[in-house]
Amino acid sequence: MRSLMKYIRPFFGYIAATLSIKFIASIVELFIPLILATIIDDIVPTGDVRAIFLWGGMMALCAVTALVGNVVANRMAAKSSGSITEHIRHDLFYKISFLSARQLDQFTIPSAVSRLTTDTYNVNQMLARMQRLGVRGPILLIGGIIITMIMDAGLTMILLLTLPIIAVLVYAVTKKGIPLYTKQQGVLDRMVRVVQENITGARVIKALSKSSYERARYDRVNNDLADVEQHAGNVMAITNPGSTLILNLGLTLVVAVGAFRLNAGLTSSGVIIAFLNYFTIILNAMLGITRIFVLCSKGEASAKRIAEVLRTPQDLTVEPADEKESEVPTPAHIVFDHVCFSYEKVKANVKDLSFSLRRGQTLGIIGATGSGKSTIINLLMRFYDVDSGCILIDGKDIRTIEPTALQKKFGVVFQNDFLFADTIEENIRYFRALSREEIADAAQAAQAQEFIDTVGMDYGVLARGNNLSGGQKQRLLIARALAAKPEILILDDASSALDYKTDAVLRRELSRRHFGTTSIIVAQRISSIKGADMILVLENGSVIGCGTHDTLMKTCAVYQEIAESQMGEGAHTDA
Ligand SMILES: Nc1ncnc2c1ncn2[C@@H]1O[C@H](COP(=O)(O)OP(=O)(O)OP(=O)(O)O)[C@@H](O)[C@H]1O
Repeated sequence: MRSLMKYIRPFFGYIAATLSIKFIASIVELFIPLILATIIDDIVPTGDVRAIFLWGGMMALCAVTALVGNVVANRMAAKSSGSITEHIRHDLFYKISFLSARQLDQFTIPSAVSRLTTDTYNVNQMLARMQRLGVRGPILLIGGIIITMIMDAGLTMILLLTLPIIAVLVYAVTKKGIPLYTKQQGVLDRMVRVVQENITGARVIKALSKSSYERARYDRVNNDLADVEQHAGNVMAITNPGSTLILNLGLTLVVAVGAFRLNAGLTSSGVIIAFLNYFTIILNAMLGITRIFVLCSKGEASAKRIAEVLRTPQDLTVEPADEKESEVPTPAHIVFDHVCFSYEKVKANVKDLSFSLRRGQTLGIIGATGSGKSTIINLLMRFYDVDSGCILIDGKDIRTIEPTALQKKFGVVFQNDFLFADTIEENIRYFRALSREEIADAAQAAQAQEFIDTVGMDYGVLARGNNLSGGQKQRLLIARALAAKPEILILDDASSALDYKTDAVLRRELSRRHFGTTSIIVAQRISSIKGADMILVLENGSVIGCGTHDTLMKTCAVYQEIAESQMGEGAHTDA
């Protein structure tokens, strides 16, 4: 909770006002049974109707004041806790969006999602409840005890004996509850992951007839969640009934002793009625306080999970230019200089990679699945930092370039890239200040114009482009990458769904319209990279061949084999 204090501090004044209103409303509420006792014992016996109305009016006024005060304070509590949570969610979202890919791999995306949703909700509930009951509970509890003590100390002692037992019970249960709620959040993360995978992979699951397997997987995590929820619920469930039982036993004792004292003329019926009211108030206050403890257990566990992300130091910092900047001016646009990298620091995923590309040149990358093609893109875009060696753009180490300036250089289509539930036009524009002409131009270059002409730019694309064919999706994604006229164009397996003819026209259009753009094309098809200025052939993270298509056909047996298997004799003709 201390870690979230910086979010609460700006609202101290507002929260103080809320608590003051709660304080006044609770004090006023405390007087209602006392007035009732006075009416029964002192006013009614006089038969003075005017006095009865006057005291009755006072009682009603106290009730209305307490009601209005409580409603206003509850609204204020909802407002401040809502605003505090909004700020926490804002910072958490920003922090998550700035986490490096490696850090996100560690937290996992489902966990990031549940920290942003369930955990912030738990913190919200804790803050709201603490304001609603944090003052009201203790005031009603302590105030009730003081008043009953003044009215009849003997009877109050019976009640007081029960309270330490309840306090010990609440403390013990809460101490056990916090780790259980942390565990519950962990299982919830797993549940989010399974649901996410099921929804995004719905078609694959059906196609592979794995629906029953997935249902069983979901049932398992659902059962785990139910178990841990039940366990936490079982532990926490002792508090309310336990407190109620202890208090009710005390209350029964009070009624019995009260009856004797009434018969003996030691107390009045008004006092007994007021006592019963106060005991109900005290009981509710005590239960309210235990409820705060339960919510605080959850909120505290969630606050810790949120703070864990917020405290995570920035992984990919911008380093001072003079330390890394190349001292020799270079005509090269992109340079990989002896780059080594491993995701898990166990086995190298890219080994001693070096190449250099001039502005406007095209690099093709080919290799077996898992050979490290996308990893090169991940490193160039600085999703991960290299372990050794360096990557330069225009002679500058990418670690010295501001992330936004670096990202602006790229137009990129990733494998299985994302389309949003919006119009075709907005999917290409993607919140950038681009004119309709620029969008149409990009669509034309991406060979998407023909299909867009048939449906219109305002056609509503479904989330993930589910109402488009694979080829149509790829064309829109390529148009999106081209629209801002990037300095570096990256197409990671981006034309695999295009027919050979469209792929060829696309490549021709790219070299014609985007003449100065340096392109990196990751492909499985030789035809997509055949015309590239340089082709890298990868195997297990190492370059086993480098050169033009013609050179590789002579020097790299693996490349030759792939080319011949895909193109037959055509592999030997000029690009
Ligand atoms: N986030 C990650 N964490 C750990 N290992 C990873 C991660 N991403 C990729 N890898 C591993 O790194 C290796 C290279 O992966 P990469 O995605 O670069 O392959 P690729 O050549 O692009 O494959 P494909 O053609 O199938 O897309 C693989 O062994 C893969 O398992």
